[in-house]
Amino acid sequence: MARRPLPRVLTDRVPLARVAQSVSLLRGRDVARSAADGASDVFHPLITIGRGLRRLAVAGRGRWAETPKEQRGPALFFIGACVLIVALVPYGPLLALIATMIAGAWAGRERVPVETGPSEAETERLRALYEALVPYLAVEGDPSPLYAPGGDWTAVFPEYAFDDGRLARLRLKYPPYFTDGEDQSRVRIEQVLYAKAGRGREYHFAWDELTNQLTVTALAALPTDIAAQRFVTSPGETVLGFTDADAVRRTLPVDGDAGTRDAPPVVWRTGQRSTEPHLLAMGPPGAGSTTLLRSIALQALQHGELLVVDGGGAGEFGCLAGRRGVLGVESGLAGALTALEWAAQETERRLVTANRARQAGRPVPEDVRRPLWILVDRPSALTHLASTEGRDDPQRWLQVPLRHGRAAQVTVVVAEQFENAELLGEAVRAHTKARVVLGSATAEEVRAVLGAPPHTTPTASVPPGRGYVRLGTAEVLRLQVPATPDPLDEATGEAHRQAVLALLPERAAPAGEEPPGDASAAAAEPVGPAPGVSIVKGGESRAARGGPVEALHAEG
Ligand SMILES: Nc1ncnc2c1ncn2[C@@H]1O[C@H](COP(=O)(O)OP(=O)(O)OP(=O)(O)O)[C@@H](O)[C@H]1O
Repeated sequence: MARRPLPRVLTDRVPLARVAQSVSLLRGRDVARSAADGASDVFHPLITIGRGLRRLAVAGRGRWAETPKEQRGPALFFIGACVLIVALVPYGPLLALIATMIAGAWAGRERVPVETGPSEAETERLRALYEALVPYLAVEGDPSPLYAPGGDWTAVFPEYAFDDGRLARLRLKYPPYFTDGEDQSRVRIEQVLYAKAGRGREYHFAWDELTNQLTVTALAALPTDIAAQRFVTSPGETVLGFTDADAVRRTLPVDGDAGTRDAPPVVWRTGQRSTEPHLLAMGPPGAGSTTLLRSIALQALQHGELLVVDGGGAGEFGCLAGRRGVLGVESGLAGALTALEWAAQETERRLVTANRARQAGRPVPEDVRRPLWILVDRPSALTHLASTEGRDDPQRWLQVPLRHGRAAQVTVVVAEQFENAELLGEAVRAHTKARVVLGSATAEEVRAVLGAPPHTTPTASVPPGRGYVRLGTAEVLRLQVPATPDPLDEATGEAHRQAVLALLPERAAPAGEEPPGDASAAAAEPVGPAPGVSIVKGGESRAARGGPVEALHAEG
């Protein structure tokens, strides 16, 4: 069999020798490099100390040159005295040597240069921001304008911070003639800053009219891990949700994904001393207003009684039906009308009873002091139904609880969708001073509901239950409602289901019996008579119990 020739590279002697030569050359270089590395490791402390001593010597020479001639004599004398002392003290020279080495090592350490000032990209960003503000903050004829095309941005941005190249904080000065008291002027500036600072983040705008400065701060998203639980509050306090730590002065211990922590709550106070005794929540469909009502209901049942009118009619309050303290859960028009009519009369009865007790010098009876909550979800659906059937608008019966509920410990909470806002009754609009907007909403929508625009820009993604709240004339706050899903909904996770079930009061009716006012019952069923409460018709009750006019005069 013929042998195959070896490859040329293996037979050719000259290239082989060259390969061997280059291999030994490479190995030699490696050895030299590792020896140099080893030497530099060994001598590194000495090099550092040497560098330090040199720096100290240079610094000493500089100080000596700066010392005035007449002070050099005393300085020399002082140094000489020190040297003498060191020489006379036991181990003095040795200690002095060690101290010198330490000082040399400290002075000779490698210092990482600290980067100061913004990077090139950040400078460009700040300059672009400045130029974008010029048309809004420059006025012709200003002798020393803060803002001018091509002007000095460093003079108007005294403080700024970036994280990952994105603006995290900016303080800017604006001219005194800028109309910072007008919402429209502010909104224009906020929109420019939001567009230029980088969309996709929430920014908070703090206007300081006294010093003509605006501080823009990027906000972290509100945590969404707080679910329904027993909050540590006093009677008359309801946690609507949680907000920014610097927006409220209080914190509550809450259980979240990472264990127990303190979170800043938005606490709504109801009852006789409340300045905003009723609440209206609005938002687009699916924003979480039913969940807010459910969360309020679970807290209200701790100290009071509850009547629920579910205009949506999807049975989302079914878990409350038949529970102790729940007077009824109505979703049909007939049932809602009966229940709300009863609520109006109950408000009147409470006013009369409380008034009589006060006039007689007796304490107000317990059944009048016990808070009564009327939760109405999507009343517009029932209003619409009533108008097509030619019946009474159920919202009509909300007037008395809304007008006089505060004195009678009656609180009304209404949730409605934006698109049906015009179907809300006048009394609901006028008497609900605590306001919540949930879901994605424009600044105009937020302003229309809360009476003031939010001080933050819209979020890129709005989780359910996220929105804004305003209690009376207070500041608009960001809000995240605790997750309180319907435990009867199959889509609800087990942990949340258990959390809600644990907060429900025990059933009022014996097991197996259909509880009164069950949402799953026929729509036209009237509200079930609650323990100790009977539903009476308007005329009779007024005649029998003193009448609303007398009661209102007495209260007023
Ligand atoms: N605060 C929240 N945390 C977590 N999930 C929430 C929260 N609020 C609402 N959700 C979820 O969002 C969905 C819609 O909520 P919900 O039914 O309360 O909204 P809605 O505004 O009442 O809508 P609709 O009017 O269509 O019923 C539900 O799946 C609910 O579990």
